[in-house]
This record gives sequence, structure tokens and C-alpha cells, in this order.
Amino acid sequence: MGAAIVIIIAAYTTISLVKKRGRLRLPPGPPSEPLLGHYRVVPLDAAFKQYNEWAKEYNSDVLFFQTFGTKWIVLNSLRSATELLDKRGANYADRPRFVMFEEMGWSPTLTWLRWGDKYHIHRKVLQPPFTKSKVGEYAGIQRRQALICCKGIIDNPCDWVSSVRLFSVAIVLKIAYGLDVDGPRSPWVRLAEDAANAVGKSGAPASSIMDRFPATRYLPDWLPFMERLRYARTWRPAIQDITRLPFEASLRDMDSTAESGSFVHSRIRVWQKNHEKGLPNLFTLEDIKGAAATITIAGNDTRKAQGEVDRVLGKDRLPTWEDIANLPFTKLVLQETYRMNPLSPLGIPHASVADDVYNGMFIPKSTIVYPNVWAMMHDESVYRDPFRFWPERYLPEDQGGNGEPLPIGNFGFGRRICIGKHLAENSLLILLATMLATVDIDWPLGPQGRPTPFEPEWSFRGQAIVLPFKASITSRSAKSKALLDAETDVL
Ligand code: HEM
Repeated sequence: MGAAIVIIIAAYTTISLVKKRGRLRLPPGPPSEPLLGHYRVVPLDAAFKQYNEWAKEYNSDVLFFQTFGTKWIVLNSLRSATELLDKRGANYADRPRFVMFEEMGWSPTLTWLRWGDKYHIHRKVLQPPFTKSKVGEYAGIQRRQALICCKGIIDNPCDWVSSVRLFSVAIVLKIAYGLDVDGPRSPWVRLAEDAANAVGKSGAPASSIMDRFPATRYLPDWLPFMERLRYARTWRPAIQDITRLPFEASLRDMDSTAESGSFVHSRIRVWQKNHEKGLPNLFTLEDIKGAAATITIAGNDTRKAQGEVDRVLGKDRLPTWEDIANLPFTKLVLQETYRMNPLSPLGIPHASVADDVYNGMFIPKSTIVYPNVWAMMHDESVYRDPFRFWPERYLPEDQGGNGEPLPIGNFGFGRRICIGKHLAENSLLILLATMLATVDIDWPLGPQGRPTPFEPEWSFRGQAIVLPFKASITSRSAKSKALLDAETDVL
């Protein structure tokens, strides 16, 4: 019975596609399997690398795939991504349905919402607190957490990962809920980390068997090919906890009048006012909960940069926000980090609203669109020696650089571009500048007691997540340590 349904869906999709596209061709792609289409052809791990290989093999920056009636294309060049997702943005502003994330227990959240009224309300509420000018209000929190992070790294170098986790969690929990996180062992850090891992290792968004064929979400999860349904159900409590627990704690704070300017507190005040006046609340309490969780989930040749930091600061103080403008090379280091390892190598997929034609290729309505950001950032025709970490590549030729363009796409494209871009960039810049001023990071010591280079390992199941690695971490100098201790003592 199940097989018959699959055959009917596959036949129906093929016939309607042939009818609609007339003489236009679909973008090319590798051969598919009978019934399953490309389901087993695309690898779960590091799919972006395989897509990049296929783009070369089929000599096309746009590739087409389908399975169980679900169609998707992959954009492997910046040119196609800008043309479709930016210039024709209105037609590509939708998202596919994220069935696996529904199964994981997500409430309505901006990132996964389909294009429509609910989406517009969420974006209207969530965007203003994160505009370029508004994020300046979080500068104090960010600098404070950068200092705490660097002190933690120096005091406990073997567990540098916990200090970095604390940095990102403490900033977003303060902004979203007004919560203070008191150290790397805080249960809030664990909670946010679990939820980020649940999403980050769940595979490229909208690519599970449930996303391709939603009825499979009702199958028993012990079946051998339902690995990702098992994953979704295992991690469901983590998503439910991150949505519920900080929200409840934030409401308790509000009751005890320890109110902050946090996102939740200000939205609850709006909600209460409307409620008292008998006005409709389009942004419901469930929406506030989901939006705050979104902020939490959504929310890195250093010696040369160190030299720049030293020149700007001298050695008698630690970086402040005023210094950031004078650290152009440090900014390039950050850009090169984005380029080498984009956090979401296949972005977060968009979906097309209506049929379209690009370079003579037919793109049907409701096609899922993945920008292969990793391929764009490793394009040899744009970046010479793309696997080399080389921040100078962006400098003009007369300054010893290569005049290459800054990477585009790490924060997405078009109407769905990341709302947290400015917040994230500021956080990373102040952390990087503070690290450069206070910490020396080198290769770990090998058996002969000498620094030994190695390649860190990555998890590429979904987001690109570097696995914890050992490094030799020391304070840069007694003076920088004393400055750090003095500043963190008074926090
Ligand atoms: C380095 C950190 C971050 C990176 C690399 C990143 C990257 C991205 C990407 C690739 C997208 C998809 C854009 C698209 O669909 O084309 C996105 C969307 C989004 N990001 Fe971020 N993000 C970061 C930090 C943040 C932070 C701190 C927040 C919270 C304030 C945030 C909130 C969002 C939201 C709400 C969306 C969905 C926008 C929509 O669908 O309309 N992000 N982000």
C-alpha cells in the first residue's frame, strides 16, 4: 500500500512537471533511483561538498533533485544566489515546511515560519531590537561577557569550550529573557547547549525523510531508515525545555518586579496593555515564547592581528568599543573565519512561491532552495587558494593583498536574511579583540614537548560545528592578566 502511494506521488509529480515546463529543461543533477529519487543519492554528512562536486561535473551552478514529490535545487554560485534570492527575493521568500523540526517540538518561530501573515508579524516584532543602531545597547553586556570569557579561558585552559559557550549563552539569555547566567556550570548553559546541538546536528534543514515525505513521521521510529525520526524524538525534551524554562523564569522575575529591558519583558508589557484595553493580541503569549527561544538558539595569522591590537591599545588597557573601528585587520580575520567555515554551509532553505525560469532552466513553484554558501566561499575563480586561511586576501593589491571580495552569504540572503547579523558580528569582534589582547593560543604540545600542528575535526551534520580540540593556551603577559583580573573583579 505504502509503495503504491509512493509510485502514484512520483508519477503525478513527474507528469505535472513535464506538462508545466513545456520545452524548458529542469536544472541538471545526478541520476536518481527508481521510487526513492535522490533520497539516498545525497549524503547526510557534508552534503555541501558533494553538491559542489556535482556542480563541476554537470557544469551548472544550479542543480535539481527530487524525491517522493518534493523538489529541491542547490545554488552553487554567488551569482545564482544573488539573482534568485536577492533580486527575485519576493518569489523566494517562503520556507519549506520543516516537518522534522515540528516533530522536535518547536513552537511558531520566525526562522521556520512560512511566508504569510504570521511570518510578517513575527519579523515586525523581532527585527527592531536587532537593527545596526539598536544593537549598540547591548555593547555593555557583550564586553562584560568577552572579559569573563577570556578570564575563564586563561584560568581553565583545558576547558576553554565551556568559557566560549558561556559567552554566547549569557548574551542571548540576558537580551531575550533578562536572565543572568552565573558561570560555565550554570544549568542555563547546558540547556542552551543541548538545544543548539539538537538543531545543529539534525542534518541540513528540511532534508529528512519526514520533510521529503511527511506521512513517514507517523511510522514507528525503530524502523531502520527512521534514524532522523528517532533523533527528533530523542531531542524533543531539549527543544521543549529551551522554549519553556527560561520563559517561565523570566515571568517569575517580572512578578518579583526585578524587571529588565529584555525582549520577553517588553513584549509581555505590550501584551498586557492590549489585553487590559480589550485590543486583539496578534502576537500571542505562545508567539513571545517561540520568538524568545529563536533568539536563544540562533544566537569565530592571528599574530598580525595581535600586533594591530597592541598598536591600537598599547599594553596598558583592554579593548573597548571605541577601539573596534581602528582594528581593520582584526575585522578581516573575522571575515576569513566566516569564509573558511560558514556556520550553515547550506544556509537555511528558502522555497519558491511561483514557477520561474533562470538561465533557460525551469524552477517549479514550491521548490526548496538551498544556497550552497560553502561552495560560494571556496570558489577558486573568486578566492585564490581557497582552503588557506589568509585574511590579507581582501586587502587591495597595492597593500600586499589580492583584492578579493569579502564573503557574502554567511547570514543568508534576501527577505529572510538573518536578523541577528549585527548582534553576532559585534559579539564576535569584541571577543576576538579581547582574546588577541589577553590570550596566546598555540598548537598543543606533542610528545617531544613541541607545539604540534593538527587538523581539527568537524561535525557537518547540519551546521558546521568544530569538535572540541586541545590547544596550548596561556596568558599573553603578566600585565594583560593583571588588567583582565582587575576588570573582571569589578564586574
Ligand atoms: C554568527 C552567528 C549567526 C549566523 C552565522 C547566522 C546565520 C543565519 C542564516 C544563514 C540565516 C538564514 C537566512 C536565510 O534564510 O537566507 C539566519 C536566519 C535567522 N537568524 Fe541568524 N545567524 C547568527 C546569529 C543570530 C542571532 C544572534 C540571532 C538572534 C538575535 C539570529 C536570528 C535569526 C533569525 C530570527 C533568522 C530567521 C530570519 C527569517 O527567516 O526571516 N541569528 N541566520
